[in-house]
Amino acid sequence: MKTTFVVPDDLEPARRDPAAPAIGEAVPPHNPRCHGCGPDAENGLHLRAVFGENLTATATLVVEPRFEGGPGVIHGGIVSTLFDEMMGLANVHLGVVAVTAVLDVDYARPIPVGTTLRLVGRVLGRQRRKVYSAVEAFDDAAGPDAEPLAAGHGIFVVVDPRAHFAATRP
Ligand SMILES: CCCCCCCCCC(=O)SCCNC(=O)CCNC(=O)[C@H](O)C(C)(C)COP(=O)(O)OP(=O)(O)OC[C@H]1O[C@@H](n2cnc3c(N)ncnc32)[C@H](O)[C@@H]1OP(=O)(O)O
Repeated sequence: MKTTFVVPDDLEPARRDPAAPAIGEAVPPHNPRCHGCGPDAENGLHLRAVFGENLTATATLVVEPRFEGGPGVIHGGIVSTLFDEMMGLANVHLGVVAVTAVLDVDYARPIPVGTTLRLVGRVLGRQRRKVYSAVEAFDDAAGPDAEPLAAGHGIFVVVDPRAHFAATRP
C-alpha cells in the first residue's frame, strides 16, 4: 500500500490500560453524540467496534447510499471520518483521551456503495503525548488475505478532557 506518511522508527511501545474493557468486548462510545460512534447521533455512522489483540479495534459497516460521492462509490470524506473514528476507538485501549492532530488517508481502490467494510484500527506506539495509530479498510466479502481498499495513519495528542472541552462541552 503506497503512503507518504512516515512512522518514526523510534516509537515507544504503547501500553494497554489494565482498566480498559477486555479484549473481545465492545469499545464504549467516547461521547453519545459523536458522529462516528455515538448511539444518539441522529445521522451518525453508529460504528460499533470491538477490542482486539495487539491494540486493535475492529468494526464492520455497510456503505449506504447516503455515503455516496462519485457515482456508485463512497465519498472520500466518509472514509476519512471512518478512519479518524476507528483510530480514536483503538486508542481507547490506552485509557487516555487523545484528539486528532494529523489524519493521513491513502485511497487504493474505489469502494462501491453496498460494500461491507471491515475496518481495523491499531495503535502503533507513542512519543511523549503523541499516539501514532494506523487503520485499514477491507472488503469483508473478499476474505482474510485481501489487500486493503484504503489505509490511513494518524497522530493523536493526549489531552486533559476537562480542560480541552471546558469551553465547548454542553
Ligand atoms: C471525550 C473523548 C473524546 C475523544 C476524541 C476522539 C474522537 C476522534 C478523534 C477526533 O476527531 S478529535 C477532533 C479533531 N481534532 C481536534 O479538534 C484537535 C485540535 N487541535 C488541538 O486541540 C491542538 O492542536 C492539539 C491538542 C492537537 C495539540 O495542542 P497542544 O498545545 O496540546 O500540544 P503541542 O502543540 O504542545 O503538541 C504536543 C505534541 O504534538 C505534536 N503535534 C501537535 N500538532 C501536530 C501536527 N499537526 N503535526 C505533527 N505533530 C503535531 C507537537 O509537535 C508535540 O510533539 P513533541 O512531543 O514531539 O514536541
